Formats: sequence, C-alpha cells, structure tokens
Amino acid sequence: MLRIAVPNKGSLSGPAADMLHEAGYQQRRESKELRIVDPVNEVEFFYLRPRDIAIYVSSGRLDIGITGRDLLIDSAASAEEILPLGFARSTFRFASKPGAASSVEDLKGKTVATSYEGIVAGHLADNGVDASVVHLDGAVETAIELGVAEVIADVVETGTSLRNAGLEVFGEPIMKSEAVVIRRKGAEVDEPKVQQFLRRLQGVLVARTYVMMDYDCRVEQLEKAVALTPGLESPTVSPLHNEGWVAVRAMVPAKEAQRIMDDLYDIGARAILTTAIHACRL
Ligand SMILES: Nc1ncnc2c1ncn2[C@@H]1O[C@H](COP(=O)(O)OP(=O)(O)OP(=O)(O)O)[C@@H](O)[C@H]1O
Ligand SMILES: O=P(O)(O)OC[C@H]1O[C@H](OP(=O)(O)OP(=O)(O)O)[C@H](O)[C@@H]1O
Ligand SMILES: [Mg+2]
Repeated sequence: MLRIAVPNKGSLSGPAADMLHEAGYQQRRESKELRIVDPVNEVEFFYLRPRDIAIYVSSGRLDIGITGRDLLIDSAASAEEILPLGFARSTFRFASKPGAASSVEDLKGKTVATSYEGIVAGHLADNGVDASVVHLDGAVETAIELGVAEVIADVVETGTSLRNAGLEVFGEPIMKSEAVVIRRKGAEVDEPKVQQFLRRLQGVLVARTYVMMDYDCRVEQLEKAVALTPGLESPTVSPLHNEGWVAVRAMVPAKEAQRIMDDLYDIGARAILTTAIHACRL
C-alpha cells in the first residue's frame, strides 16, 4: 500500500484534498481525522502538519508527501520535489518599514524575524551577510511594530498582510514556492504505484488547464486552423458529410481558448465549441 502524507491544516490542506479527490482518491470526511485508508486504490493517507511532511518522507516511513517547496527547503530534510502542483503559489521575501533597507547587504548587524529560519539563514550565508535570525511561529508582520526585529522574511501572496502592517518588500525575491509532491532522496522513482499516483495528479493538472476544442473548417483553411490549435500531439481531423469541410478536435490551453476561438472564426472556422475535460491520462 502506498503511504502518502497530506497537509492537515493551513493554505495547502484544502487544495491538496481537492486535487486528490479529483484524482479519484478517497479523502477524509472530518478535519480531525489523522489517517484514512483508500482500499480501492491501495493508498493510505496520513494528515500531518505541512512543516513536518518533508521530515516524515525523508525518514522513508512514508513514500510520498504533498507540501510547499519553501517548507521542503526550510526543513533541510533529505527529500526532493518530483512534481509541482500549481496551487499555494507564493513568493518568499524580505520586508521592512519603507526605506529601512533596500538589499540583502543592508541586513548586516540587523535582526530578521521569520518562520522560515532555514531559508533565511541559508540565504544570508550565500550572500555573506552576518545578521541575527529570530524564529516566530506566525504573524511575523507584527514583529517590527513590536520591536522584535527590524526586518522580516515571510511568505507573500497578494501583499495584503504587508500593506496592512505598513511594510514594503525589498531586494530580490528569496524564492518562489508552490505545493509540490516530494519523495525521499534516492528513492526509486519509477516504482509503478508511485508512477500511477503521479500520472493521476498530472491528469488533474491537465484537466484544469486545458479544454477540448471542436470546430468545422474548409479544407483550404485547415493548415492555418491547425497552426492555431496544434493540440498536444496533433489534432484529430475527420471528414464532414459536406465535401470540402472537415471537423477538427484538439486540446487547447483554457486561458487562451477565447482568443483562439476568435482567430479560428476570423479564418472561416464555424461551430466552434469548447468542452471541459474532467479527467485525463496523457
Ligand atoms: N497566503 C498564502 N498564499 C499562498 N500560499 C501560502 C499562503 N500562506 C502560506 N502559504 C503556503 O502554505 C505553506 C505553509 O503552510 P502552513 O500550513 O505552514 O502555513 P499557513 O498556510 O500559513 O497556515 P497557518 O499559518 O494558518 O498554520 C507554504 O508552502 C506557504 O508558501
Ligand atoms: O500576501 P498575503 O496575501 O497577505 O499572504 C501572505 C500571508 O499569508 C500567510 O499568513 P497566515 O494568514 O497563514 O498567517 P501566519 O502569518 O500566522 O502564518 C503568510 O504567512 C503571510 O502572512
Ligand atoms: Mg501562515
């Protein structure tokens, strides 16, 4: 049975459970459940603190985990990212009162508050900057107002939390993060059960980002039309009963669907339809 760690709380928890559900896995019914077995798919899910997941996976007791890239790096656990999942996207940045600092070099001799000590200490060392790091569990934006630190390093998504605290980011982003699937370093990646799990999640990612497009066009316009909708491999082209016309079917990125429909219409394609993809295996 494949043993998988899933975030039990926080920003990663809901979207991770949604993705697993979309991939056909049974998920817990109550937020207090710590462990469930999905007998049909032969998977056991362990609901753990997101911060602890890389540690469990690196120990080899669990085969796979879903966590944030920033949490993985911060933990320094012997685990590696094998599939980015596209949700819980954020940037990890320094911030301070306006004008207090403008680059990592300005941090020399200062105190930085963060929940991600591993990332911050590593970044300061890489830049040869000697600064103190104070660990706080959360709500680090308040640390400056209360005099615990001059600078913070934290997760930024919309920037609302920083604005509300009267803070501004400075310097280059320290890292970009999103939810990722992780495995123990050196673990056998081509194990069939693991590969099947990854294919299912990749199927969800594709179903979320692509739509199926169908349209009719005149044979003379086919090359132009196919250039607009090349599909993943190559579009399906079928003859229509009316001579001189073909029906074309191809997957297109959902974000570009409306523009592609306009362009197809302009070259004479008609009956242009898009439909959602519910599941897929590439
Ligand atoms: N506002 C946010 N937007 C996107 N991702 C976020 C946000 N806040 C945290 N994350 C991501 O969630 C992961 C941290 O999860 P964790 O559960 O530890 O913190 P949290 O979501 O802030 O929850 P809490 O602070 O309530 O415990 C990291 O990968 C981080 O990048
Ligand atoms: O840029 P924003 O959209 O404002 O999002 C970023 C904020 O979200 C998270 O905080 P959370 O609400 O999890 O509280 P915490 O700081 O206690 O973890 C993170 O730690 C930032 O504070
Ligand atoms: Mg938080």
